Amino acid sequence: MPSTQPALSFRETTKRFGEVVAVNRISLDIEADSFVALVGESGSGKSTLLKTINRLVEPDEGSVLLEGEDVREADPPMLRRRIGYVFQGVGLFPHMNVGENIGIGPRLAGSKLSASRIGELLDGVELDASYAGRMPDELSGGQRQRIGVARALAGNPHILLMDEPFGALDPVTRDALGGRVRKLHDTLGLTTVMVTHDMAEALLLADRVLVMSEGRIEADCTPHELLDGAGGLIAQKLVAVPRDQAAALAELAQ
Ligand SMILES: Nc1ncnc2c1ncn2[C@@H]1O[C@H](COP(=O)(O)OP(=O)(O)OP(=O)(O)O)[C@@H](O)[C@H]1O
Repeated sequence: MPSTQPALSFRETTKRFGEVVAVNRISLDIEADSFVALVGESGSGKSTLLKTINRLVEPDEGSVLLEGEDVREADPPMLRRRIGYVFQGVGLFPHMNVGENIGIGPRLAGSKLSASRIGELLDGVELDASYAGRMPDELSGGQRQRIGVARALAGNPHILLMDEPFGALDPVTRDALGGRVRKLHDTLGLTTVMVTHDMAEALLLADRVLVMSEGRIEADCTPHELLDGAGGLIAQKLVAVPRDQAAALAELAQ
C-alpha cells in the first residue's frame, strides 16, 4: 500500500531575525513524490523556510516533520543522508576533484563511493564518467551546478532541496538542467522543494507552487490553477511576467 504520510510537514513554523519575521506560522504538508516550487519576492522568506527542513535554520516556534519525525529529534548525519541540498554557487571544494567532491557526504559518514557509483551519478546529470578526475576550476558554471546535483544525490536521499539552483546560469543551460532535474525527480521518486525567483521555471517544473510574501504562504496552487487565474493578486503579478513575455513574443512572430 502506498504511504499516505506526508514527506514533509510544517507545523506553525516560525523564524524571526530580530524584528523581522522571516517565516510566520507556516503550516502545510508536502506529499511524497511531489515537486514543489517556492516563489516570491526577495526577502519573502523562501530560503529561510527551506533551511528549516535540513536544520541550517532552527525555528523559534513550531516544528518541521520529515516523514513524520521531528527534524530536531533526527541525528544530523542521518538527516544529511535523507536530504540532498543544492544551492546557488554549489560550494565545491577547489582542492578536491569532481569524484571526491561528489563523494564527500558518504565519506564524512564513513563510506567510500565506488568509481562506478560516481560514474552513475555523473551519468544522471548527463556528464561523462571522465569528469570524475577533473578539478572544479576546469568546469563551466553549468557543469559545476550539475556536480552539485550529483553530490546532493550521492547518499540516495528521499528529499531534494534546491535553493536557486540555476540562478546564475544562462537561459539555455538553465532550461536543460531544470528539465534534467525534473527527470531525476521522477525516476528516483524524490520529493523536491525548489526555491526560485522565476515563475516560468516554477510553472514548467513543479506540481505545486507555493507563493510566499512576508513570511507567509500567499498562494498554494498547481501550475494549471495559477494559469487559470487563481492564487490572488501577488501570485497573479508573478504569473503575469512570463505570460506577458510569451504574448509579446507571439506578437513579434506574427
Ligand atoms: N541570517 C540572517 N540574519 C538576519 N536576517 C536574516 C537572515 N537570514 C534571512 N534574514 C532576513 O529574513 C528575511 C527572509 O530572508 P530569506 O533569505 O529567507 O528570503 P528569500 O525570500 O529567500 O530572499 P531571496 O529571494 O532574496 O533569497 C529577510 O528580511 C532577510 O533579510
